[in-house]
Amino acid sequence: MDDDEQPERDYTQLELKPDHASRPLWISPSPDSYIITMEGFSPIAEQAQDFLIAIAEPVSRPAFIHEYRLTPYSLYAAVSVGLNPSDIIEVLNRLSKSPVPERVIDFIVNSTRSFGKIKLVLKQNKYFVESAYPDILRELLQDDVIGKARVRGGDTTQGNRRLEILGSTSAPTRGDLVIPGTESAARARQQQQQPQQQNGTASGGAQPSNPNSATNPPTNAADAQRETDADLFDAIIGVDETDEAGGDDEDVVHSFEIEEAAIEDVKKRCQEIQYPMLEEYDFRNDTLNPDLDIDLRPITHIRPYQEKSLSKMFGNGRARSGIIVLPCGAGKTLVGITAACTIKKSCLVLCTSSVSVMQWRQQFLQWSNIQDSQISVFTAENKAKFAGPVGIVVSTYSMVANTGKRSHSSQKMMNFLESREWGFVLLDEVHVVPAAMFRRVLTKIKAHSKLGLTATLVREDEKIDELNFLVGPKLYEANWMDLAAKGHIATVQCAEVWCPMTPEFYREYLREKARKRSLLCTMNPNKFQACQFLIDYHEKRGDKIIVFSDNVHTLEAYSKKLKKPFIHGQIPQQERMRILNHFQHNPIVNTIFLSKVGDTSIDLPEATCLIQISSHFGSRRQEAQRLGRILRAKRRNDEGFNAFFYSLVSKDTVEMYYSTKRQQFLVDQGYSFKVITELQGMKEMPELIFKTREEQIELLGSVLMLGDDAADVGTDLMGSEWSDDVRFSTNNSGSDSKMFGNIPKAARSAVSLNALSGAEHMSYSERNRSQNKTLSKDRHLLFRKKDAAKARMAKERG
Ligand SMILES: Nc1ncnc2c1ncn2[C@@H]1O[C@H](COP(=O)(O)OP(=O)(O)OP(=O)(O)O)[C@@H](O)[C@H]1O
Repeated sequence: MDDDEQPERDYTQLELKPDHASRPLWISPSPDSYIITMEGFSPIAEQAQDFLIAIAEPVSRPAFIHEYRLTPYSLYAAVSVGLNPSDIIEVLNRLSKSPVPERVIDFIVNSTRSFGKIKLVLKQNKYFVESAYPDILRELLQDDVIGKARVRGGDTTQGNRRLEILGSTSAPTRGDLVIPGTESAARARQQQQQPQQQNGTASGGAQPSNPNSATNPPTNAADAQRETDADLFDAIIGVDETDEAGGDDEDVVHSFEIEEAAIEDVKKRCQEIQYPMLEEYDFRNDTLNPDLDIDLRPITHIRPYQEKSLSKMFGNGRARSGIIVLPCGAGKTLVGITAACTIKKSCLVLCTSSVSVMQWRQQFLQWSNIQDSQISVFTAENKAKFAGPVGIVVSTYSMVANTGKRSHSSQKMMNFLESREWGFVLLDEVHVVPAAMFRRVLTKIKAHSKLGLTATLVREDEKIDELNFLVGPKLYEANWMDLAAKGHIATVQCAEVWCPMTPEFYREYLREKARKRSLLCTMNPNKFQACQFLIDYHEKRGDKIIVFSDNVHTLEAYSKKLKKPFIHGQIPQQERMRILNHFQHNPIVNTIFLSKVGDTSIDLPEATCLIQISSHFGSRRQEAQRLGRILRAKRRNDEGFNAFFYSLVSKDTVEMYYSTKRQQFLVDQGYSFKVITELQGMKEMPELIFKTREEQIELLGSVLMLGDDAADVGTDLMGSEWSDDVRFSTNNSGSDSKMFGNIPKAARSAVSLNALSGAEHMSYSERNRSQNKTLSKDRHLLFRKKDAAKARMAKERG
């Protein structure tokens, strides 16, 4: 939710339609806001949500009230997936409780006026800007950036070719496109077998299957009502599509060629002057690039949301470039593989690490009938080409984007990648790749279509917009809560456990600099104890637990003290596999400690509980990716099953600020973080570690003796050598209260551990800050001596 918009929201003056109660949308009346609020409890919420996802950016989607925002980008994406402005306005009006304000209509019309009119097309290794509107091409050529990029003599005009304007049903073969692995594919097979019995779906095989369609007869009045609503909704878009198909008479397309090196500048410029270019690939009519014999295995069935996301990509019979956003663990890999099986041309898959490269290759072999020799990998260790004229290469962004000197074999492989046209480029974890690296990749590789996959389209450096012209618009974004409710991902209970600092640790915390401060927070004896208690509690419940720590020193200290295995960047691959194997199959190994090497690319469906003891500043993406490790829990469909995600936070420290910031993305997806202020029974736990003051002081001594580099968190990346998230200043000259002033509001409620599983409720009280300050006065003798020694040394150094 946007704080800036809050005060202006006065809906009392809205002129409501007589039947407003049955309509789910509120359109903000404030003059410069394009916020739409949806009642998640409406009987037609599902359809309304599908529509809103197509036209607007989701801002926040908790259980009952969802918030979306119309932006030029979201409208660009809407136009790209085939909606036209009048459809958008009409459906919006139909779903809204009050008439759509004129300013919103103007915004939609103005933002989309020039959308969908020009395309970037790759033909025989040359790039063309194509349009059915010669005036627009003339206008573009008058632009400095675009005009300069034109290749003289490359202009063409093609007659008798029907240009598929967005929203039209003019693609002659549209109805033929069937995405493999879908219900539609099965239906198409059935229709072939019984042509006279079936009518088929109105909008072709690539359209999402409607759960309320005629194939599922309604069982009661509520279902019948829902079906009527759904039909009504479908009818609006359907009618308009037919209308437009009749009126679409653009038969001639004109184009001019542009230099390959200037593509990005041209795309960016077109975006700036409100003519965003569509990138579509008419792969079935591409006779120049050979077909790849690839299909999904007959046992592979893609899930409804996977089908829906793909229908946005292939909705008009061509492959549109863009981004699909699905929650962690929801099966993005299979979406990518299905897209490759639909396009059936040479395919390049780019991932963030060599571990992911091997996983992608293995998944291709598992889900599709691709031959082993047709899929090769390009990593530091392997540089093989596929056999034959067409195939798949899986590599990393850094291998392809590398600008340094290459080995002979690597250069040979690069020449191979650069010399050919790729039908399809799959971009995994698309949000983490720095724009500069993307640029290098996309200028080297000539691709007809691109699909970016991600779970978290957020970056702390706000560079997400660049993906719009580098890859394409967001085509689909799934709702995490919906997928959890349907059992595709696990339901998770999230909690923040507040661990008070011991007085000695807090005193040092107040005196030390930022780096040491973070170590004091993570090594806080009360956090150690909370971690021990939670591991014990969950192991007894039969859970498998992953403890995450970004800080490697902390990771080792905890795991050694608690006698559990650990994995970080320095642990050899073989040892890692051995530990992961034990975790999966050995009933004695129920807890492992993982550094950030486990944030992504580790598929452990056995894990049901996560405990986070230290994290990388305020990264919302990392928090979501970590949660993703348990969303794929095998046991997610067991009755009443919950996975657990705990963040251990040292109370009254900077960790609380970062924790709130990290949670924001998940809160916007509808997760609520409960606050546990006391773990009942912890202090009475037998063999509780760091129980005595002496033990705690000894621990403190060892932390203070550590060098500042022990506090580093950024050096443990394996394979992915960048970190996109901005580090928020931890400068300790600013007080914590200054930082707390900026905390985004997250949904928090206080509970005990039992209450988290629905048992009871507990309130909490916060210790006030002035009380904390008094603690700093009375320092332990040991540290007074250490301070005196430090001061002496500083004086000597002058
Ligand atoms: N249609 C399907 N049928 C059966 N299993 C599926 C299907 N889709 C996905 N899965 C399984 O779900 C799990 C998660 O899939 P995958 O690893 O592709 O998720 P992801 O979205 O890439 O996650 P992350 O973002 O965390 O990397 C895998 O074990 C995969 O085999």
